[in-house]
Amino acid sequence: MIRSRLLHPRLLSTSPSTTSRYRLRLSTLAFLTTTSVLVSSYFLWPSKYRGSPTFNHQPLSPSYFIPVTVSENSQAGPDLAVLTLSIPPDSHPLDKHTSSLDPIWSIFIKDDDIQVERPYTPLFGIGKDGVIKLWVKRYPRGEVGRWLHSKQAGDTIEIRGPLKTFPFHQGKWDEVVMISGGTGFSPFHQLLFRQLLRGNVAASTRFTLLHASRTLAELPPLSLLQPLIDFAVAHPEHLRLALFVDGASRALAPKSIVKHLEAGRIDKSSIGHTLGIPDGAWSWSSWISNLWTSGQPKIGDSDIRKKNVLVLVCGPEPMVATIAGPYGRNYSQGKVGGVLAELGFKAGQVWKL
Ligand SMILES: Cc1cc2nc3c(=O)[nH]c(=O)nc-3n(C[C@H](O)[C@H](O)[C@H](O)COP(=O)(O)OP(=O)(O)OC[C@H]3O[C@@H](n4cnc5c(N)ncnc54)[C@H](O)[C@@H]3O)c2cc1C
Repeated sequence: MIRSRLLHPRLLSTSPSTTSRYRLRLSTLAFLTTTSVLVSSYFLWPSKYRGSPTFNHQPLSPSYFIPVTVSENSQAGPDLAVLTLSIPPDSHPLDKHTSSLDPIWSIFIKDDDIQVERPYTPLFGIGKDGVIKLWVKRYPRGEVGRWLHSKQAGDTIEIRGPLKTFPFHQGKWDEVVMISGGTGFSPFHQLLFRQLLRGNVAASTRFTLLHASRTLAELPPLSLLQPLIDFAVAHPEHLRLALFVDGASRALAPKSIVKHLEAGRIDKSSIGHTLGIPDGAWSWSSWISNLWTSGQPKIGDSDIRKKNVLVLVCGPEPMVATIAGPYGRNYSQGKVGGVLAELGFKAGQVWKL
């Protein structure tokens, strides 16, 4: 019965053009079936890592992995480590002056055990000697963080990059505000190190860093913080720095950071206070002072929100959502929300890393 139904059209079709059209359709169908089987098996068949390949003796590149040596793994807080990676001389980037190495960029590290890759941010960019330093957090069930913490001096891992996290253009902004939590500090350290500490800053730009860690021990290592603190003290017109620690006791904090330490989290009032944004509360004294100063330059003239300002936010997702509003679909920027929206910052002024 089935057979006769399948054969039926064929028996009826007598003209040659109908036969060739039928053959064409059949071969198209066969081609599409084969292609879709091949494509789906490529994605679904359980097999080895199918991402970028690995090449030895090739320059660092975003499109393939190169092997590098872990030259040091030192503990830098609870569940925190600073990893030093050495890129072999024949894999040093070919053009060190390329804009791809301008801040802010990251690298992908491949976990060989489970064949996945995760991005990490070189704290200083890449040194002349091909050295990269990373500040890496280990989460209790986090795969790559735990794997990286287990690496010892002499081990080999695979990296690819640089991949741009945010294209910073020198001289484009008058005010650059950075708000970070945990290892979200790393991209801002890279930016400040390359721009400020190496003297590349435009005279008109002022940076402000508000960083939060859960405990004093989880603050970025002092070796990273101290040069920033020293710079902020010497050049307050170029760098303001505020460190926030939940329930921090100043008595236990290292002496050099006490002046910059606040107890608690980064919130609306601490951002407003650090950036000199008036809280908008009405009072008789401000009303009288406004009357008195009418006709003279207003406080709004120095209002950071009316300047050429960029606010960068980087940290755990709940923190980013609270400060700047949640990410959109597929980690797109989404709307400016949270505390920054309440403070009057607009789209185009805020970027979630
Ligand atoms: C551009 C970019 C740069 C980055 N740079 C750094 C860096 O310099 N140093 C660094 O340590 N990390 C950095 N990260 C984060 C890093 O890529 C990984 O997401 C992180 O290390 C967790 O990966 P994992 O494989 O260890 O954990 P996963 O296996 O992905 O996650 C396992 C568990 O850990 C939890 N978890 C994962 N990430 C977080 C988080 N951020 N906060 C709270 N819980 C979390 C998950 O909820 C889950 O329960 C960066 C991320 C991006 C996008």
